Amino acid sequence: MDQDRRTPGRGPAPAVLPFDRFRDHLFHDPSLGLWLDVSRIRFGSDFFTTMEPRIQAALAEMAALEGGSIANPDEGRRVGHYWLRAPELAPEAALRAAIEETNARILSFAADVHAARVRPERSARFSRVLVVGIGGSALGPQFVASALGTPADRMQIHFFDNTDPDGIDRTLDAIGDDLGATLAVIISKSGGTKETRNGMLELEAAYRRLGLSLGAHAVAVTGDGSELDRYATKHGFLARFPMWDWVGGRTSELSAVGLLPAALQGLSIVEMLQGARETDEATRSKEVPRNPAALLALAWYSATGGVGRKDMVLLPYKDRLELFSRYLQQLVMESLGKRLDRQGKEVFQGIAVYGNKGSTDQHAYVQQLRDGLDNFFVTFIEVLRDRAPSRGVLEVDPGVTTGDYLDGFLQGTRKALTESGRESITITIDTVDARAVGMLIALYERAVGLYASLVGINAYHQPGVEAGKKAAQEVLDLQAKVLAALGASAGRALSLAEVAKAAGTDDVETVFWVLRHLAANPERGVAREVPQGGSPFDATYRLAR
Ligand SMILES: O=P(O)(O)OC[C@H]1O[C@H](O)[C@H](O)[C@@H](O)[C@@H]1O
Repeated sequence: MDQDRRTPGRGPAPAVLPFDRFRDHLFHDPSLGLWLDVSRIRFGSDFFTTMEPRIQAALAEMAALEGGSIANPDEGRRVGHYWLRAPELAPEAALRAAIEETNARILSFAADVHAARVRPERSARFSRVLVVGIGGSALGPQFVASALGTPADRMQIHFFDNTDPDGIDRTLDAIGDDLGATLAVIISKSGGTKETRNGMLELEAAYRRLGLSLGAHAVAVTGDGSELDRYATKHGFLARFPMWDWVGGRTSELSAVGLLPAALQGLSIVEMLQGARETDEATRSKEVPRNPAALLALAWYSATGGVGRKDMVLLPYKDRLELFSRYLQQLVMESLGKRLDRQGKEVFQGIAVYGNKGSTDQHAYVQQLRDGLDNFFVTFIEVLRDRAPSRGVLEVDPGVTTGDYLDGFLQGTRKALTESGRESITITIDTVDARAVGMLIALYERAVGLYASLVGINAYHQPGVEAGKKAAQEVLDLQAKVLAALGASAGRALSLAEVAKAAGTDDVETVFWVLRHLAANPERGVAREVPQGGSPFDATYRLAR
């Protein structure tokens, strides 16, 4: 039997879709400036009726979550990112006051920095921002900076989003002589993430080389009392902004995590919050055809069978939205990628997300989308406004502009995919501005939450990410023993097996990896010698200093 026919309300692949289907399913909200077309997902005519009780249950769960229920029971936490843009909805007056006070403080701090009332140790004013963070503490600010940033911004922004020393050096080189005029924004909800801590220590060393202190150039965004919070207090950071336990990292862009960097850049955080707030209002609707987040969640359900059978390929035809798919990778995959459902049954859920931008990606992998494995659905994002009107019109062919080409390529690819039976969704927005960015973030936050309810999983925890961190710590602990073993050998070269034995481990493979890495970095002082004609496993190692 055709796999698609096993999914409730699943329709056949029509060769040519009638205009009526497009017209009947097209969502449009003129005040939001949002269109959503799900007509090229192959749901059958009874799909929405069949799913109605389940989507109503999902909407009811979402209403309870917004009302302050413990929506993340595993961590015993409430889920409050919707309150960030509607503080009056916060279940307690103290929470509302905390949100309002923080947003006001972000604006006044940014104004003080811009007016040089808050100044660096030696330079006249701060001219650059360096965000140090990872995951939810970097992806949102990176997406927003790339969507809205211009060379005319109040401050240019840079990122340390990894513990890659070469990446850190490259960013410091880009900042160059301006490091003394750079404001570091260290972001970590938990305050204990090693990549972020390492980036901060590298930065501290870089300031020190200039005779400057990190504290006089840094602010922290973190949970109250965290390791980072204590460090910031001890080292006299310029300011500290809160990160609350009821805001998840992947839904934190509209908290201080995203608002502070954006405000420092000079972007309109008020408009971003407004776009999200209005989208939240629209996506609370119980009328599914009027609710774009419910339509999206149901379209995903139809396309993936509710079991992640298909990947989500994001194709915004707009350079400014190129990082949206990277941002959504965390939001969607960390929220939906779960082994267990809420009853504890093994389900191995998830939807894989990838994509960059059109038409660029048409010249990379669209060949496979059109002709190869049918294991995906595309989400096109169309932006109606081509460019700032002040830039004028250039015809590259008679009556045709570069923007017409971009739109033509989007429509052409959408059509070509339909012809080969591939499914797609299209989101259309007017323009990429702060309001639209807030809208897109809020739209996907809610769609992910509703989809998680439809498939019965907790979208707000991430039990799987700890395993890799723990295993990494074990490698570093073993490395210390390896170095101690080499140090104790009094300059005598040791074989791999001898090092492992002296380090007290049977895990020879990890010892091999550790030694290979150390020996490749001469400044670490581990010399490696491979005998003539021998294999890498015959190498011996000793401390070279
Ligand atoms: O903000 P932090 O506490 O430093 O966390 C950064 C990231 O770390 C973990 O890997 C989590 O899975 C992410 O959800 C989080 O965004």
